[in-house]
Amino acid sequence: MTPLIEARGISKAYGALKANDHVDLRLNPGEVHALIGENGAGKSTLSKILYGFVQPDAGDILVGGKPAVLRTPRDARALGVGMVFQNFMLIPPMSVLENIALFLPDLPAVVDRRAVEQRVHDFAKRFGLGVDVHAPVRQLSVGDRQKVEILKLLLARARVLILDEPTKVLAPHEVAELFRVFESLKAEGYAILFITHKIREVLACADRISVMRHGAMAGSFARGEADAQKLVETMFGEHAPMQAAVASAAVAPSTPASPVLELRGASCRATGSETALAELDISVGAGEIVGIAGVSGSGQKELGDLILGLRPLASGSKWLCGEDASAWSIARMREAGVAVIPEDPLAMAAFPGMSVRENLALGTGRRYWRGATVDWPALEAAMAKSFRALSFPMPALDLPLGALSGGNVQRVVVAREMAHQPRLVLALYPTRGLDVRSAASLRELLRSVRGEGRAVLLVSEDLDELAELSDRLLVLFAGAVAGEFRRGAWTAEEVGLLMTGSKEAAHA
Ligand SMILES: Nc1ncnc2c1ncn2[C@@H]1O[C@H](COP(=O)(O)OP(=O)(O)OP(=O)(O)O)[C@@H](O)[C@H]1O
Repeated sequence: MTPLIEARGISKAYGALKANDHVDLRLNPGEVHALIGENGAGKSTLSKILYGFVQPDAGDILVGGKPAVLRTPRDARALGVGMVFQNFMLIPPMSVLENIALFLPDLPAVVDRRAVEQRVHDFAKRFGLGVDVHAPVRQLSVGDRQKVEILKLLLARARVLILDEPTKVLAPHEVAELFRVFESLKAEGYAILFITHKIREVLACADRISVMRHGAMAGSFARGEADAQKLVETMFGEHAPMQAAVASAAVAPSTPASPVLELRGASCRATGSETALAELDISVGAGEIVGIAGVSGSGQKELGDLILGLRPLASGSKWLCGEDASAWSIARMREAGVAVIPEDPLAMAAFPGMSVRENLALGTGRRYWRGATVDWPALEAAMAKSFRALSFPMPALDLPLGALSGGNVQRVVVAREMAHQPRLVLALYPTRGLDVRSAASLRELLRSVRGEGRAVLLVSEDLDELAELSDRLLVLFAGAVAGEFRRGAWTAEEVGLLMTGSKEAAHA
């Protein structure tokens, strides 16, 4: 079978670092091809090369069996290759239809809206990608935005769809929906390159699985030849400790002591597309992990902002270790020992243009200031210790943070935030973008934070992660607590219904 697209001997170096090292990859029609590998293995680099976004130093790309020169994404699109990036490329105030129309390769001077709309409807129906085409994109859920991105590519006549960690931001039911879209695309001969860190997803939907390691292709397997153990070993090496990638047994917590964080009837108003928070009563005790489940946009970000002091309370109060912290600024909250792993580190807690070292210093307050200068050796020593505790490799400190892979940026923020024995860890989707081993180390660390009598508020859409870690689970829906459960007293189905507002509030 002639592959729709093929990479032969692709190499790309950044200085001494070989991001891609003689990589081969074939994407056949009617195939979901998963691309996996640890953080920084070179997956995004390869996919950007296939999309003409990054130029390789050596190697060939063949499209439909013919050598192709992809100098820009426009060249790739003209040959039927499309890509959905981790950060969607949509224009929020414009409607779905306008976003799609703007991307059409043969965009005429005057767009026949009716004809475009008809085509969008046809594609949406064929592939299960229904969205309200007249809604402004900013009003859409993350899952619907992703559908728009896929529709854009299909209408632009892409036959190869590259999706860089598309499930990272999706709730479980949206992941299932995306896999159904994959099925219908496959049936019509499209090829999908699916980048992910979740082995379970790979085993659920891929026909072929290629594994990258240190920039090279470490193995490629048909689905029937692969299992979780084999994939993890190929990703991390023969002697990868499997238990690191697999949930370790949950430790029953001792009875939580005094509350570290308390929200009492906390409400806050919303503007624009934000979610208002309604009368939240949430407490997180010392030695306790409280999980917050919810589909994105249910108020998680607003809750994080409220706790951090980035958003004022409209009514109710907020307490930290028994002190009324309702009016505290973020600086004061952090000084008091609140660490945060934010939802979107690059937007909220890190600067891509600054070096890794400077980013590590951010948010550490005046801890490392000695007079008018920063004590860099002390800072570096503390951070190196934190990286070690997490078993994360320490990145080159002089690199601009923006040159790191997505997962490595997440590792930097996590290591920085965990470096100073926080009293409360506010962890918003903390393992998003982390490879299985890094995610397991982080979960282990959160458990040890609990074991040391500190507190964790864990916001996640990953029900397995929540089940593994949470001593209590709260479900957030439309800015209110829709249900509260003790460890082990909930099922995924029950929580799923509450998350989507399909069931009335429950308390166990
Ligand atoms: N523009 C750049 N400048 C310098 N180094 C870069 C650049 N782009 C990528 N790299 C490096 O290349 C390596 C591979 O990065 P890449 O983003 O391809 O990894 P990845 O497998 O997608 O990782 P992740 O799972 O963390 O997203 C990383 O070490 C990264 O720091």
